[in-house]
Amino acid sequence: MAANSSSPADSSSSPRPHTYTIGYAMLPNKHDTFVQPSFLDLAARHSVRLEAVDASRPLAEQGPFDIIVHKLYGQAWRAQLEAFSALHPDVPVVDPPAAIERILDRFTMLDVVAGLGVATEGAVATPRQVFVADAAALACDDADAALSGLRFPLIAKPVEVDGSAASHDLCLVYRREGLRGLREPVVLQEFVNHGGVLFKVYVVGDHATCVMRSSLPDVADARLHDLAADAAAPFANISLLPPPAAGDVEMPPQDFVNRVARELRRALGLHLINFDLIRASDPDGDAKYLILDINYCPGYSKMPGFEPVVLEFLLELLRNRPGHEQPCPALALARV
Ligand SMILES: Nc1ncnc2c1ncn2[C@@H]1O[C@H](COP(=O)(O)OP(=O)(O)OP(=O)(O)O)[C@@H](O)[C@H]1O
Ligand SMILES: O=P(O)(O)O[C@H]1[C@H](O)[C@@H](O)[C@H](OP(=O)(O)O)[C@@H](OP(=O)(O)O)[C@H]1O
Ligand SMILES: [Mg+2]
Ligand SMILES: [Mg+2]
Repeated sequence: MAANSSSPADSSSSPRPHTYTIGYAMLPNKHDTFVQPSFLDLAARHSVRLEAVDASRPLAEQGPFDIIVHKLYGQAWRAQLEAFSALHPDVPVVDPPAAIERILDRFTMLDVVAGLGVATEGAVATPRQVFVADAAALACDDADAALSGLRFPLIAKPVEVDGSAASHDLCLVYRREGLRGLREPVVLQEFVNHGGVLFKVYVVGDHATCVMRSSLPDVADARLHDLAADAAAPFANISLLPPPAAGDVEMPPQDFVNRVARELRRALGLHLINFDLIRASDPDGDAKYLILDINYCPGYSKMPGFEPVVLEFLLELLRNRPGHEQPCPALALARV
């Protein structure tokens, strides 16, 4: 087990509290919002220090670390983490790269939902979707076969989620002509009317916080047949728009949010995710809520009160490591 070895001799009578080191590896934009001085101060008060990992140097030569938290992409980084884990099997890597990989593909990321208890009970579903490897298939007369019976409007989403701005360039497609020019490989997903309101659920271990965000407005049937209007409309980062007025929207019940969050993160084997939830305006069948998107290690700075929640999660991980002897102080927080 890696432990912090740099503990200078302490001349006072009470033993110096053990300091834990969390190595974090993330792109500068995430780092700037996540690792703010207020978070470093709070962590320091609980004997935790955060240390930036230099991803260009072998991870195994850095540290020692008690936990690694990361959000970087690519095979080279994955190989680094695997080499580190082979050397330090007791140091938690949050989260394991193999589990993250599953949600870096928009076609497979939602597969997990069908197996959740909340889904088998009919409370949650996902939109119908197809994977299109060859956009030419969409331009030909046989496009209906490629669409497997999906109904317009559709949302076109790049398959790969790789942290780039382009991976968030989506397109709302109203009719067939709008499919021309889409860049493959692409996922086509049925757009589901939901009153223009999105619920984003931030999950940190056993803790879930649901916030309301703006979404795309409902699409009326008449819009699909309006040949004078554009056949498709590109969009990106819609959820960064100001949220709707809080009083006008009924939030999903917290018990329900907790349950979906718990089942989802356990099924995925991930601790740090958020997911997008909508309430269908005109549900087809019994499922009222749909999960649209799952993100690994999202922008927690946009989650109200994230700092104590993230710190308590890290402390809990430290407490639960095999063979750890030193008590880590707890923060009092509500749990899922
Ligand atoms: N099937 C759908 N039906 C209705 N609205 C949708 C659907 N898919 C996506 N949206 C809307 O488009 C937004 C962006 O889609 P999505 O979340 O898949 O993209 P993203 O770029 O991965 O977003 P994020 O920034 O959360 O990672 C959603 O938050 C939601 O507002
Ligand atoms: O690094 P990529 O793969 O682009 O991930 C993004 C997620 O997809 C978004 O969901 C995050 O924003 P939200 O916290 O609003 O979901 C967004 O948060 P950020 O912009 O604060 O980092 C990113 O984490
Ligand atoms: Mg999303
Ligand atoms: Mg996403």
